[in-house]
Amino acid sequence: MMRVSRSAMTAWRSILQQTPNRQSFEHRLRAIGAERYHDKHPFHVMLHGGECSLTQVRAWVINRFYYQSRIPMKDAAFMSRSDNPDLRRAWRRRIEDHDGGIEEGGGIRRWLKLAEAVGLDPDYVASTKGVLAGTRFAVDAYLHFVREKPMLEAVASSLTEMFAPKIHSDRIAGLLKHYAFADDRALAYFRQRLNEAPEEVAFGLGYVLDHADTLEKQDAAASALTFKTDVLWSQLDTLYSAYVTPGRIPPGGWDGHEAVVAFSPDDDLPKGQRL
Ligand SMILES: O=C(O)c1cc(C(=O)O)c2c(n1)C(=O)C(=O)c1cc(C(=O)O)[nH]c1-2
Repeated sequence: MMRVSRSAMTAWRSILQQTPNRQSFEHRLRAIGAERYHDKHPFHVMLHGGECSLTQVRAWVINRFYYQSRIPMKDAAFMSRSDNPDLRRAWRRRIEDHDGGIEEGGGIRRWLKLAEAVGLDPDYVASTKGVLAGTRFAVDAYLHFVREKPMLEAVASSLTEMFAPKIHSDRIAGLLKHYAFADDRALAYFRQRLNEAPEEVAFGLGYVLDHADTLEKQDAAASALTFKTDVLWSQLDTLYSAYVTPGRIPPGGWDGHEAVVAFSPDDDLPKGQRL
C-alpha cells in the first residue's frame, strides 16, 4: 500500500481548501438572499398583502424613489472606474434602463407614473424632498461602496438583483389584488424590470463567479452581497419606524399630507392605520 506522508496530506488539504468551487460559491450567494433579502421585511409583507394605508404606500413611493434615482449614478460611478470597454459596454445598458431616452424615458419616469397613480405630485417626488434621513444614509452608503471598493465587490453588491424578479412578481400580484390605484400604467416599472433584470443578473453573476478565484475573494464578494441586503433592509426599517407603529416621523420626513394632489380611489378604503 502506498504511504502518504503527513506533510503531503497537509499540502493536499490546503490546495483543496484554496480551490474555490464555482457551484458551491453560487449556492452560498443565493443562500444570502434566501436568508436576508428584503422580501421578508414586515413592511413588504404589509405592502404586498394589502395591509398598508395609502399614506404608507405614498411614503414608500417617495422614499424608494431616492434608491431609484441613485442606481444610475452608482452605475455611472462603476463604469468610470473600468478601463475595460467590454465591461463598460455590458454595464451601460443599466443606465439606459433607468434614464431611457428623451421621448420615452426609462425606469425613473416609470416610477414617477407610480407616484402619480398614488396621488402624489411627481415633481415633489422627483425633488427628493421629504425623503427620510435613514433612507439617504442607506442609499448613499451603497453609492460610496461602489465608488470605493474593488470591482469584484462592486459587482457582487448588485447581485441582490438575483432575488428581485420574484419580489417584483409578488408586488405586481399583491398591488393589483389589494389596491384600486394599481393598473398597468402604475405598475409599468415593475413589469419592465422583469424584462431587464435577468440579463443584468446573468452578466453580474458570471463576472463574480469568474473573478472570485480564491477563497478570500469569495468571502469578500459574499460580504459585499450581505452589505447590500443590509442597505435594502435598512431602508424599510427607517420607513417602518416613521410611518408604521408607532409612526414617529423624524424631522425632515414627508408629513403624510404634503404633495398629495389627487384623490385616489384608495383614499376611500378603510384599510389599516392612517396617519
Ligand atoms: O423592488 C425591489 O425590491 C428591487 C430590489 C433591487 C435590489 O435587489 O437591489 C433592485 C430593484 N428593485 C430595481 O428595480 C433595480 O432597478 C435595481 C438595480 C439594482 C442594483 O443594485 O444595481 N438593484 C435593484
